[in-house]
Amino acid sequence: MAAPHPTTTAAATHHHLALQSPTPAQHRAPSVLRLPHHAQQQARAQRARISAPVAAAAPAASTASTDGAASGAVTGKPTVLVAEKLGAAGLALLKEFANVDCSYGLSPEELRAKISLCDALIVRSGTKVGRDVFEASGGRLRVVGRAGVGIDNVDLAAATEHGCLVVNAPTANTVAAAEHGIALLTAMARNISQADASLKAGKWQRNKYVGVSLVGKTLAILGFGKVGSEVARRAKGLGMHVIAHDPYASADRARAIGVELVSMEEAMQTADFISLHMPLTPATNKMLNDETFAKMKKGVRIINVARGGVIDEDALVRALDAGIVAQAALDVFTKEPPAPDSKLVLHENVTVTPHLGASTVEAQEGVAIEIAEAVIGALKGELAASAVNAPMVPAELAPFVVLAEKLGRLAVQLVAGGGGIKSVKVTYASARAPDDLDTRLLRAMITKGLIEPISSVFVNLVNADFTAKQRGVRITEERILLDGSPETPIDYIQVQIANVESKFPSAVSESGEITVEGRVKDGIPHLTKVGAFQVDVSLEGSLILCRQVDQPGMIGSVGSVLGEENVNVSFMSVGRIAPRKHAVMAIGVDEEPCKSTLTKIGEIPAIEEFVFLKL
Ligand SMILES: NC(=O)C1=CN([C@@H]2O[C@H](COP(=O)(O)OP(=O)(O)OC[C@H]3O[C@@H](n4cnc5c(N)ncnc54)[C@H](O)[C@@H]3O)[C@@H](O)[C@H]2O)C=CC1
Ligand SMILES: O=C(O)C(=O)COP(=O)(O)O
Repeated sequence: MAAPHPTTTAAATHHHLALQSPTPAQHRAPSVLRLPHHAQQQARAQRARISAPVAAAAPAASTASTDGAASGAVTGKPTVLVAEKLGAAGLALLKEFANVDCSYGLSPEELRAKISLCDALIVRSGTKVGRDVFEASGGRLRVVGRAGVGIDNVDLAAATEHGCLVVNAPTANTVAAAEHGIALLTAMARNISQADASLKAGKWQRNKYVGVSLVGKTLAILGFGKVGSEVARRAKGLGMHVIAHDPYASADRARAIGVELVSMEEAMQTADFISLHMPLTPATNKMLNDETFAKMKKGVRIINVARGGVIDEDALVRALDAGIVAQAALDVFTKEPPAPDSKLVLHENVTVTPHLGASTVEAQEGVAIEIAEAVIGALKGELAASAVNAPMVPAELAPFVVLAEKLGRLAVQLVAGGGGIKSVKVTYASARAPDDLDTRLLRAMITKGLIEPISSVFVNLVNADFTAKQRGVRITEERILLDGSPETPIDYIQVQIANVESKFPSAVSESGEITVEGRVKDGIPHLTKVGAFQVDVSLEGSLILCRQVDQPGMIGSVGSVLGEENVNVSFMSVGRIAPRKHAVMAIGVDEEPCKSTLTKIGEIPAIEEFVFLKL
């Protein structure tokens, strides 16, 4: 009664790293990152920074109304809910892969009602994806795609707790946002919108709408990221003197564009124009407030195409009324749409647009394609380049990810009773400098291996740390810095579980922890140490560990029991401390032996302990 081993293979096409889909909880298989050899080499050569995979959605039968399918639900395909208008090219890509439900303008109640039927959700800035949405999804929602940059409308903590990956489209609307910033800057300086409204109202007010020149004026850019840098380039083209404040930007990058990085104080004191380009975070919330306005040069002009929340809007109205701020040009508001009687919007010195920064034909097509590819990739289990709430890792770590999960899975199965784990130590031996080795993905996969066999929780990269913490498992990491070439990211990984008994006492090291250690050889993970015993078995299929008296004929005895039961042995390795004393034999098997076969192995006289482990 040989049962198939639980590992299934995800085909990896091109050089994509594919993570196999977890099937529904009751017959869940372990996630395995599979990488064909040629792909490993390419991946190594590429050293592309790509983000960690998230377990793919299990496409369940869809009952949502879809326009991707000819007649409603299509079984077997994932369902993607597109909740805000998305460019046609992106929709076409999505429809090739999924049932696509385009439902724009849903109320929060309608969104909550639909979401439990969806594997992925795509939004722009107009949909709030709060904790209530993740809770209402009942665990089905695996990916939220933000078709744009700012993810302040998505509750990332709730997404992470629910194991849901959040991806965005970080590049396709950069130029559109920068161009809109420049459009607002110039329109504000020359009173374009006010003069336009005046003329349309039948007035001819040439003296009222005298503007200010830009050439030679100082523009301070707050937030020197993608959009900020593009605004800087364009403003320099207009002859402005551009400075920037960004605590995280590199001075070299700024210098290359001819921009000087300055302190916030200096930016406030010297700028004639201030343009905002930072994300909305707790740290940037109301960054411009009464105190900062008081430090600004009288008559300063402010442009905001970032997020409304970075300005205290009441303070801005006060600063406008006091003449500290001469004019403001705003594309974004704390509450969108703002109240019709908003003093700020109606202020005569304020120019407004309804969050149009990303709204060009070109940007919307680009964003739609960018997000469709990211969501499809994530649903397939590929590594998503724009994951917001999962660790970023180099592709070269892919085989170590497989090793990490398998070591976790082995270690936990060696614990007697299968529970009560409190303290796990992971050691990475590497010639890489610690800064050059991001282990978050590895830690997540070890956690997945440790927790999934003993619980009903589904662990993925997104929720691993949270799940470990919630279960009271403390995972500490240690580095051993080796001499040698840093070409290989890791020499070996060791996983130790402290303060537990083992059902295979030989797995307990001299210092008292269950210890397993592994390496990657030719792209394949190997188990290389159990307790104090050196072994060498490729971690594929399942594993039998036996402790025996080291004597001739042992391999034959165990091999023939397995052979009689038609269990195929893929490899054997014997590790011993000294000849003719005790040895540990590791036997890889393709099929799971039945109980009677395992009993027969246990009855071989020289076998002192043994354990069967699923990988
Ligand atoms: N109005 C619109 O339609 C659009 C708005 N945006 C918004 O523009 C903003 C920037 O987008 P990107 O340039 O793509 O992002 P980015 O991530 O490339 O740049 C943001 C920069 O802000 C910096 N920053 C963070 N905290 C800061 C602080 N306290 N002070 C100064 N700088 C700080 C970061 O170091 C980073 O360099 C985001 O808020 C985004 O949502 C982006 C596209 C369209
Ligand atoms: O990308 C961003 O951050 C934006 O603000 C664009 O928002 P939108 O997609 O136009 O709702």
